[in-house]
Amino acid sequence: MAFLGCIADDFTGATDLANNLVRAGMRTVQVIGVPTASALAGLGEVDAIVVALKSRTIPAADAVAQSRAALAALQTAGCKRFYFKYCSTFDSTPDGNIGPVAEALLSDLGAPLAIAAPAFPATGRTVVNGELFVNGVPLNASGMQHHPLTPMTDNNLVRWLGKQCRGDVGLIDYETLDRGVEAVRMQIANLTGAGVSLAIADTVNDRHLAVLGEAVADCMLVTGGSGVALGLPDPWRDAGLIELQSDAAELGTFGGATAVVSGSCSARTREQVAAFSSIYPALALDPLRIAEHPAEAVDQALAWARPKLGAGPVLIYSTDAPEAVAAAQSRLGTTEAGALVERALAQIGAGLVKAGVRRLIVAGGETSGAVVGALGIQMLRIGPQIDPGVPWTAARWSGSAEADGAPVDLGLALKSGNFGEVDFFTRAFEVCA
Ligand SMILES: Nc1ncnc2c1ncn2[C@@H]1O[C@H](COP(=O)(O)OP(=O)(O)O)[C@@H](O)[C@H]1O
Ligand SMILES: O=C(O)[C@@H](O)C(=O)COP(=O)(O)O
Repeated sequence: MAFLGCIADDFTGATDLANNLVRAGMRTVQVIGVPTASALAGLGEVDAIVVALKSRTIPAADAVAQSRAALAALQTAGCKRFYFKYCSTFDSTPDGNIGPVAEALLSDLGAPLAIAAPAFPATGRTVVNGELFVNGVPLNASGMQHHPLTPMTDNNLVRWLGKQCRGDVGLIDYETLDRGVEAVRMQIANLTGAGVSLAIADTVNDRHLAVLGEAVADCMLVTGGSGVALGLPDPWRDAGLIELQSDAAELGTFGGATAVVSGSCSARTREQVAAFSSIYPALALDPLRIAEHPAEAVDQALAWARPKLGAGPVLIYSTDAPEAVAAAQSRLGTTEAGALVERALAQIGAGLVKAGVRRLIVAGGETSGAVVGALGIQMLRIGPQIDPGVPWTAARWSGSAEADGAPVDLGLALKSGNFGEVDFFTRAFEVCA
């Protein structure tokens, strides 16, 4: 019976969290979409279940409904603690979805307060006095102000989350964290007494993650990025609630061709696309052309890729600069541009796998959700880490015509837009053969 039930608002975020739990010693599986209680019952011996939703940018009421349904399934499966995972760059809008989902989960669990701890110092995300920084740069000057769907125009998370919430939002500042576990617990008690239900937690370094983890180990709900998950397993083990295992499982080998599909437009992904394109074949997609002739755009991309497969990795991308994204959005509409690019990349990802790709990198959280959905994958096993926040995962894919349609193993790396070193797209294939 799993001890920890997690709900992640996108797919790259889910693998990021699962990766940190596995690396901390918890046996973890990632399931795709709201699970049935019976599907969870069949998972066998696991310590944590991560439910990957695609709820970050859907209407808040839908995100709340899906998250509550996932929570109910995890409760039925016997989980004792719960974790709501969102982005380390707090990707959301003034309407949601972090606040509404967190408040609904607190209410269903009958819990008074949860921390909101997005920081992940290993990937350069820190929170100081409630303000989020990416590698020392304020969030709203880091490139995230140009995000196609969730432009982050304010780095004060107390203010930003406050706009999304019915209740009050508080702060656990870094000086309190420096004073240690008891000081944090006292601050949580004070905030709870004052009627606060969500508290942004400062985090400057890994020690703060450990202090936070120990301070909230008894809380029913933790919300945050994946960083704070690193601080939770040890206190749970020390309290005799779980046993910790050795590191991530080996995934074995996959054979077959390799490819990258990228729909992320983050500054980091743009660097990674440029680095890959200087070595291997890469094809750029134009959203306006996709809008005019969607089927042809997909067919042509696959026709371009097929003869190259096997000779080294190929990349197909819609990744573009903020001005180009804004131009496409003003012609097509923001939501429509995102959805049609996601649909095309999903069909291309599935088409590449049908054509023999067995290790596929997908860049972008929404894009990953679309590709994994098109492949009909239900579950991911977590394997070796490529860079902080991004592991290789293994999936069983049932759409194959090979071996009488028997499922084949597929290596998938779902890369957050902001994660990974510049050479990620090439080096990843050396980590997992
Ligand atoms: N050239 C483009 N013009 C407009 N929107 C785009 C373009 N390329 C990608 N998109 C959309 O931008 C969004 C990127 O989000 P996502 O995949 O989550 O990336 P990230 O991980 O960087 O947030 C997706 O909805 C995608 O379809
Ligand atoms: O916490 C993070 O930064 C990631 O786990 C994450 O949520 C990724 O989201 P995208 O940047 O949209 O891929």
